Amino acid sequence: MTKGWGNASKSKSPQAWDRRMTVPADAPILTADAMRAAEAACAAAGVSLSELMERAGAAVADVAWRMAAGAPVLILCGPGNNGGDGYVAARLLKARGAKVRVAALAPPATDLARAARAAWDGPVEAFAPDTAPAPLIVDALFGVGLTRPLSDEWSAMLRRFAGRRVLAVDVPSGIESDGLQDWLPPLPAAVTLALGALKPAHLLLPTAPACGRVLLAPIGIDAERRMRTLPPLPPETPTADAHKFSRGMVLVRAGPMKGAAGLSAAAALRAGAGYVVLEDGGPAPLSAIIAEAPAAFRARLDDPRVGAIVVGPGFPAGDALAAAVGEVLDAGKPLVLDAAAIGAALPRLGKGTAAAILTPHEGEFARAFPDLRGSKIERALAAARRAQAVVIYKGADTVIAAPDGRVVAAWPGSPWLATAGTGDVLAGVCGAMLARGGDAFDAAVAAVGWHIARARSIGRGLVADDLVKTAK
Ligand SMILES: NC(=O)C1=CN([C@@H]2O[C@H](COP(=O)(O)OP(=O)(O)OC[C@H]3O[C@@H](n4cnc5c(N)ncnc54)[C@H](OP(=O)(O)O)[C@@H]3O)[C@@H](O)[C@H]2O)[C@@H](O)CC1
Ligand SMILES: [K+]
Repeated sequence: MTKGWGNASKSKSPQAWDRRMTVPADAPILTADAMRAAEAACAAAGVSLSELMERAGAAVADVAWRMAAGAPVLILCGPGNNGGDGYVAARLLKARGAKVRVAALAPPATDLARAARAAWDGPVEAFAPDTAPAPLIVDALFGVGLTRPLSDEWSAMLRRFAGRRVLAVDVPSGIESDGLQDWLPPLPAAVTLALGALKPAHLLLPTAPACGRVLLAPIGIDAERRMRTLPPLPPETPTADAHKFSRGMVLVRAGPMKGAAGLSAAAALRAGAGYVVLEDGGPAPLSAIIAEAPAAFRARLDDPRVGAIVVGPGFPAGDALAAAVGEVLDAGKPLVLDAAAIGAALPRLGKGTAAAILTPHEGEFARAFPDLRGSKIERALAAARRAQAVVIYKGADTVIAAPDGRVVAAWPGSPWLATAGTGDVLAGVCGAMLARGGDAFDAAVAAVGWHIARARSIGRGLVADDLVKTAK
């Protein structure tokens, strides 16, 4: 029933996997409203809401059983259906022979939660400041129905359990699930069991780390897949008849800081482009990069074999950048626009220009789209629609958005990517993926996946050059 458990149950030390932050790959993400719509569609298709709650509670019981490993469990139940899931889990855990206590914050307030409470035949304690803890705490207080921050009193009651192993039902209580608020939960979870779909808050800062390891219980909801987590990297073997131009030709326009463009060019080669030309390069990290003087490079802009042009790395705002961006836009080739090139290109994007991927980090995004509000997912989507381009809104919680509404959230990336030059590498990888032809959003998703996978494989001590220096 539960996806994403992976090797956790095989781990010898529970503490070891408690610290891992992972999310299931290619999993659907739904807002609270979309969740309610999916729930209603289920009901219309003949699956009752009590059946959905039974499935949710069974998934909670299944994970809690494994996490408790025979130790006593305390289930904290809230007034809504999140609490209802808790009562169902309590009943099923008890039937399996687990030692379970239930503590309620308030009486059940929905028909479903009342029915789940009635079916639990054990005692219900009042959740109070002196409630005794247990080795495993199941947090079923509030889920997607949370409408305001938790009171100080309840927060303090939850904080008393800090350091215990915590399984959060759907979201850790206190988190606003759409990622619109930065409310942090008083009791972070080791494991969060997302019901039906992941929620934006599982994947966005500052809330994502408090969710710990996120698992998905599908529970039979037909969740649309417009928004999802990062899919696994597709296999990358070139076709048997490949030649350097068929694998994609990438041009990288250099600015005054030549090392940055060199990194982009090397990254494009390493990510599979067959032929990479760097304008006016300084010392390039790989000798397979074709370095050309500006006049020869400009002549390349009309070459029909060019699959993508990268501009922006190491190129601060100014007249020279504006001219360079103008030239590459005129060339009509797919583009990767990074850093100040984003703002320089924005007025012309979407007006008959070719496909583009924009790769802003937080500061660049704020400069290019200062008026956008909402969650990081909503802002990325609004930017993509406005620019009529794919946006990779970078950060530890990178979000990729397309003008047609597709979104991929790439949490958790690799913290080792938080170092100079990794953004230049990503721009080059985007160039390689875009130069293969095909959909720009898919290219951006593949580039982010490549970047993260490469960083994870290097890990400790990573510098940007390591991402491009060797094939392994
Ligand atoms: N969708 C699905 O498919 C399925 C959903 N399922 C489950 O249902 C969960 C959603 O349930 P839900 O909508 O009943 O909301 P929930 O999170 O329990 O809380 C609502 C209650 O809390 C109250 N309240 C809110 N904030 C508060 C605060 N700060 N402090 C105090 N009170 C506060 C609020 O009261 P009010 O705001 O009206 O005053 C209301 O009484 C979902 O996360 C999942 O676990 C599964 O069972 C099966 C399939
Ligand atoms: K919860």
